[in-house]
Amino acid sequence: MKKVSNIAVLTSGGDAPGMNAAVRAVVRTGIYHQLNVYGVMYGYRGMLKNEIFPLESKSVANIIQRGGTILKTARCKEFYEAEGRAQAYENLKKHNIDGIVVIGGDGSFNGAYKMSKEFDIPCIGLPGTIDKDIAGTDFTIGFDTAVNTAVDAIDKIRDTADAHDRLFVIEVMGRDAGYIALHSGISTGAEHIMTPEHLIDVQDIIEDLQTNERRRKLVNIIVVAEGSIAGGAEEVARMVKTSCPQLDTRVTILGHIQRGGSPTCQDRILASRMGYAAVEALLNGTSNVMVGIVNNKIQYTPLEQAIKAKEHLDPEWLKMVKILAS
Ligand SMILES: Nc1ncnc2c1ncn2[C@@H]1O[C@H](COP(=O)(O)OP(=O)(O)O)[C@@H](O)[C@H]1O
Ligand SMILES: O=P(O)(O)OC[C@H]1O[C@](O)(COP(=O)(O)O)[C@@H](O)[C@@H]1O
Ligand SMILES: [Mg+2]
Repeated sequence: MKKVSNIAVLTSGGDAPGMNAAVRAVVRTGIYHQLNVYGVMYGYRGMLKNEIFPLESKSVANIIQRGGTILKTARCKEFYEAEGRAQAYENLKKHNIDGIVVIGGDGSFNGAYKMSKEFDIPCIGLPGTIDKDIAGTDFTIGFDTAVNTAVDAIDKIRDTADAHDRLFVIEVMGRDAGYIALHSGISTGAEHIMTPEHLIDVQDIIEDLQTNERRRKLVNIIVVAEGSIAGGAEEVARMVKTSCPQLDTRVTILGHIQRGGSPTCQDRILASRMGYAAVEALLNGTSNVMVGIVNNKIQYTPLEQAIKAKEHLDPEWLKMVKILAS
């Protein structure tokens, strides 16, 4: 087993609240074990451009409560190509880096997996995405904060919807994943939830709205994930308006507000535990795994598996939505 001495940490892909808490945990745990810890700016783009800097304990002071990421993040086309990854590896060698912690989503893990195979450098992935669309973990860093931001916003919208007897179609984030829609929808009592995983026919919703009208349900909230099969909120609202012109319908797109803000306690703890476990894994000679939390215990999943497997929404939850909102 090769002993690691110099590790690098980076954040990649879409940012997520709690990434800073994870960076802090990696840096402080690394320093505790007498490792040199480097920060790579702007994800893989910074690796390619050699934007790699030593971090000290005080570099990560006062960040556990901050959204965004002090290391910045980016998406990097060149890293999809073997030449790009080779250039990035050359830069890592300049700093004698012998272990990497990548905080990001499935795309970032894909890049990490390829690099570790090509250059035999241990990589540990931490699931940092508001989408919660990664297998091998019950939660991802940022999901809890994002979903609570959505809940807070939808509650506010319901107040005004109630005052005017309106129907609101509210779009939440999730290009390929419906977890934010499902969790925020259930916890705000949404009448309908539309996700990328399940086809819900807008005609069925329209029928339901017409029935609701008969029994005088005056306020209706439809939560739509941006990648829902039937289309985004604008598209769904257009169809509803055409069939139900009598309903006073409005659209709200929550957008990037869901990616910012101070992480919740749950995200800070999750990120701290995962960052700590990532360094422990590198020290134990474990490589190319993702750190997950399953039943409140740290669990390591091979990166390859974490990338391939997809989390599936439980259809029972959707059935429950209908019953609880009826
Ligand atoms: N298949 C891949 N091969 C190599 N690198 C990849 C691959 N997929 C993604 N990446 C790298 O990871 C970055 C972040 O991926 P992306 O899918 O945008 O975000 P996320 O990690 O949040 O899912 C990409 O910009 C690219 O540099
Ligand atoms: O940063 P962009 O390009 O606006 O990305 C928006 C996408 O990023 C997310 O917020 C998070 O996705 P990733 O974690 O995979 O990057 C999605 O919900 C959303 O579709
Ligand atoms: Mg992704």
